[in-house]
Amino acid sequence: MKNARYYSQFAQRAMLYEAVCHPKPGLVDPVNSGAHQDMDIFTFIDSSCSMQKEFEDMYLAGYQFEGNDLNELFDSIRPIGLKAEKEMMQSTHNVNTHKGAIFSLGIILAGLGHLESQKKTVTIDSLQSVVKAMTGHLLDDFKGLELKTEEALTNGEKLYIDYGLLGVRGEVAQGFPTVLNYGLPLLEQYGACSNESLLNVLMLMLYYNEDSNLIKRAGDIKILNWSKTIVTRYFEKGGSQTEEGITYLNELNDLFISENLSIGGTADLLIVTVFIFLVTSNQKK
Ligand SMILES: CC(C)(COP(=O)(O)OP(=O)(O)OC[C@H]1O[C@@H](n2cnc3c(N)ncnc32)[C@H](O[C@H]2O[C@H](COP(=O)(O)OP(=O)(O)OP(=O)(O)O)[C@@H](O)[C@H]2O)[C@@H]1O)[C@@H](O)C(=O)NCCC(=O)NCCS
Ligand SMILES: Nc1ncnc2[nH]cnc12
Repeated sequence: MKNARYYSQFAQRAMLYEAVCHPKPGLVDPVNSGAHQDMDIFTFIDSSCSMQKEFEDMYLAGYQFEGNDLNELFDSIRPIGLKAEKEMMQSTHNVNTHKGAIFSLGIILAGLGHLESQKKTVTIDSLQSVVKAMTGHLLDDFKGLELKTEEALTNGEKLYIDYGLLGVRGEVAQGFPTVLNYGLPLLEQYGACSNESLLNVLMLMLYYNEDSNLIKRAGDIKILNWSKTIVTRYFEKGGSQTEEGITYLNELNDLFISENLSIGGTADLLIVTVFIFLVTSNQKK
């Protein structure tokens, strides 16, 4: 049997792999902080190392779950997720580095624990099924938002009210379509995590993702059309395998900094992609 530590260290590695990847438009990397003046690479190292205990607890919650309705498993891990968010915020002096990543990784870890306890093989399909079964009522989060004050609403909730966007909850409740249909197949083609492969996976997912961080920073949902055009141009230039592609990423980083734009939600999806890749590619070992 694989154990909680075995899986949680993949989660930590996935967060660190994403953080060190360079150059990323608007995001923190080891060379600069992108459009995030309040964080740097050390903030990301601290954050990535702050929530190991909660990740293990989420896996164990899944492993020990004995009910039939997996929505109850999800409900049982929400307090652990909140504790992980608290640990993260303490480690970063109150900057949000990994909120979306904690949410997604936590749910997958609980799902992995459940699959292991049921002696089910961990595959992309079994993982997607268990995540969907756990999060069947996740979108109920959006019910009753009108009762919240403006200040109490999260950015994701505001975007749901204004545009019907589902944000990170939609990605999870639909079983990670952006990750499993686009990010992971591309990473599997490369067969390994490298700076080159991860940059291309990030940019490909940017094309498909409705990144609530990007929309908030731009203050305009039309930014999603623009993000598609920059991804297309990036791959036309040959992506991370060409000097032209890398030069373009550096130019985009400058532009994102000057316009205060970021793709934090897509960075979180890169973390999820790397995590699932590490889990599934190490299954047979
Ligand atoms: C469900 C929750 C995660 C809350 O979600 P909600 O959407 O309501 O709240 P947000 O505060 O908007 O956070 C969502 C985070 O998810 C990331 N994200 C955004 N879009 C997507 C997407 N399409 N797919 C996947 N992930 C996405 C995003 O994270 C990145 O953005 C960070 C910075 O964002 P922000 O704090 O807004 O800050 P800045 O613009 O940089 O700052 P300012 O300039 O404004 O100061 C970045 O670092 C990335 O991490 C969003 O942040 C949830 O909180 C919840 O329910 N939690 C309870 C715990 C729980 O239930 N857990 C379940 C078990 S683990
Ligand atoms: N490298 C990064 N920079 C900014 N926000 C992020 N969220 C996740 N990874 C990030």
